[in-house]
Amino acid sequence: MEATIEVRELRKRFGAVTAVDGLSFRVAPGQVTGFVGPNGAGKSTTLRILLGLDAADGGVALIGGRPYAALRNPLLEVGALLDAGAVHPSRRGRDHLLWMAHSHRIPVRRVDEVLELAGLGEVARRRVGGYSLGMRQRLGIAAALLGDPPVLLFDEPVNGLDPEGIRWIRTFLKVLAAERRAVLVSSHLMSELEDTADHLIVIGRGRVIADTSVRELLDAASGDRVEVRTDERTRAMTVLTAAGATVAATGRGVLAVSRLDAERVVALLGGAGVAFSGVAAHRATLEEAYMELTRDSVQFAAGFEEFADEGGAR
Ligand SMILES: Nc1ncnc2c1ncn2[C@@H]1O[C@H](COP(=O)(O)OP(=O)(O)OP(=O)(O)O)[C@@H](O)[C@H]1O
Repeated sequence: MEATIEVRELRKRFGAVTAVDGLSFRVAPGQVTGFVGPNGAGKSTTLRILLGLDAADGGVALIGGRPYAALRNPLLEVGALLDAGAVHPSRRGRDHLLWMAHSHRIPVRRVDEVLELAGLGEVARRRVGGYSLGMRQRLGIAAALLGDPPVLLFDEPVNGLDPEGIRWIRTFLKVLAAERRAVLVSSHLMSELEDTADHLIVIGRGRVIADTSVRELLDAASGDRVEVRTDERTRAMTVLTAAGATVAATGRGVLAVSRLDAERVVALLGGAGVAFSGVAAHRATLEEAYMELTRDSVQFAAGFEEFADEGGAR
C-alpha cells in the first residue's frame, strides 16, 4: 500500500458550525508533517473522518488512496493515536494489545515487540488505571504500531506530557518517518512541533492557510530584515534611511533594518564612522511565523465561553 494521506475538498458541519470547509492536502511518506491550527480549527474532525469515525458531508479522505471503510485490514494500513484515555482502567496494558492483535490475526510476538518499542516492557502487565498519562500515551502509540502500518495519525500526542515524555515522542516520530511512513501529527501549538516537523499543513476555520516545508515558512517569515546592534542609534538611522532603508528601533541598542542587505548595512555604517557591535540577518522563529499566518484565523465567532470550556476540558 502507498504510504499517503490525502484529503480533497473535505467538508463537515455540526449544526451551525462549519468544522471543515473545503480542505485539501496530501501527506507524503518519509517526513513528519505537522497539522497545526488554533483550537477549533478542524484538526480532530479531519483526523476522525480519515479514520472513519465521522462521516464527511462532502469531499474525500483517503489512506493509501482509499477511504477508511474500503481498507481491507485497517490496523495493518493505518495506526492512530486519538484519545489515550480510551482504554478501560482495569485492563492490563499487554492484555489490551493482545486483544487487538487477536482480532486482527497479528502474532503475539508483535505485541511484545511494540511494548518494547514504546518503552513499556516493564509495566506491560500492570493495570492501565495505574498508568501515568505518559505511559497511557505510550500504550496508545504501541497500539497504533501493532499492525506495522505505513500511515500514522497522531492527534496532539504530547498533550499533558512531561519534558522527558515530549522528547521521547519527538524522537520516535522522526524514527517512524525515517522508516518511510507517512506521519501526520496535529497540534494547536507550533512550539510543540519545533525540531520535529519537516512539513506543515496550517489550517484555520476548516481551511488550509499554508501547506509548506518548515524551511520555506521560516524563510518567508524572516523576510529581508537585518538587525543592527549599535549605541549610536540616531546616527545609524540617519545614514541607513538616507540609503533607502526602512529602520525601526526594536529594543535597547537594536535596530531592525529592511530593504538593505547585511553587507550594504556594514559598508554604510563603516563608511560613515558609526560604531556598531553586530549586524545579523533576522531569523523568525516557527512560533512567529505561525502567529503571522493564523492572526486572522483564530475562532471568535462561536463565542468565547464555548472555547474556554473546551480548552479547560483538555
Ligand atoms: N461532535 C461535535 N459536535 C458539535 N460540534 C463539534 C463536534 N466536533 C467538533 N465540533 C466543532 O467543530 C469545530 C472544529 O473542531 P475540532 O475539534 O475538529 O478542532 P481542532 O482543530 O481539533 O481543535 P483543538 O485544537 O481544540 O482540538 C469546533 O468549532 C468544534 O466545536
